[in-house]
Amino acid sequence: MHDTASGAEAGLLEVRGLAKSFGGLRAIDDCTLSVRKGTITGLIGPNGAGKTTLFNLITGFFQPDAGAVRLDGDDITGLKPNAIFDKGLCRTFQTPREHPTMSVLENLMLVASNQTGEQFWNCWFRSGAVRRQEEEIRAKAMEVLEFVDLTRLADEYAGKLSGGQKKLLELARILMTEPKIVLLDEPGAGINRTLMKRLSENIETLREERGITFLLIEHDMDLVMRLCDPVIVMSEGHKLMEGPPEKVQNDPHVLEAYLGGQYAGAADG
Ligand SMILES: Nc1ncnc2c1ncn2[C@@H]1O[C@H](COP(=O)(O)OP(=O)(O)OP(=O)(O)O)[C@@H](O)[C@H]1O
Repeated sequence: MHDTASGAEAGLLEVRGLAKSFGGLRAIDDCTLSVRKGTITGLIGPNGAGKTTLFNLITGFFQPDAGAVRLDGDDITGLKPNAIFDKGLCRTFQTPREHPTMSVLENLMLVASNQTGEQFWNCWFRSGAVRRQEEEIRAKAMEVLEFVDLTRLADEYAGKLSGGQKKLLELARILMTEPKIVLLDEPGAGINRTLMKRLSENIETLREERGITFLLIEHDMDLVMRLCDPVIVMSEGHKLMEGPPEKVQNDPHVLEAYLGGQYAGAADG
């Protein structure tokens, strides 16, 4: 299969010949793909195609057996997750990872304080400069909460939020930094239509107004069709095809990959 994107310019994110096995299973197998700057690129494929493993490799949570990942021309292969995050490649997880016993606001402030290396939470003496910086971080956190419409929950324990609100909080935490590209792992899973609409509007606004690029894994085809262009289809650990959503949706090879996956799943189960 061929890449339908023009492909002439280098992508913001470039994956080349990536491989990762678990025991005898090749979860990622010679995977090459590219995410162009300023796009909301969808990553779809049947269960077990390797999408989450690919995210884990790109973001440094897994080490690849072979291949390379480049961000904006920089080789980031094998760097630790924090180093990759600091370079502007951020992610969310299928299951949100909030700090449940901290407030929503504190969850956001913690991201910024981790980045500046300040020990806000166990400082005995706070200089004026540190205090001013904390105030700036608080103001930024409130601005971000306003953007994702969680202001009224600023003082609520993060653990008490609904599944959908936790997804918005994950996005908010990322917005405390200056990301170049955001990887979203199933942002639509388990959230109601209203929150889903808000989340997709937020993603579009961030792309348009802040120039943030997105790569998102999603099983909800309505969301993919509405939000993503191009769409990359993964199957058996590598890219099967790439194209505009309507083309991908009607491609017989894509249908075959999904049906094949379902048959294999039925045989396993
Ligand atoms: N840590 C691991 N140890 C062993 N096998 C793993 C591990 N992580 C993933 N796998 C296997 O690698 C393959 C790819 O899994 P992965 O979760 O990346 O697929 P996926 O496309 O994200 O699937 P889904 O859509 O169901 O989330 C699967 O066969 C899975 O069982």
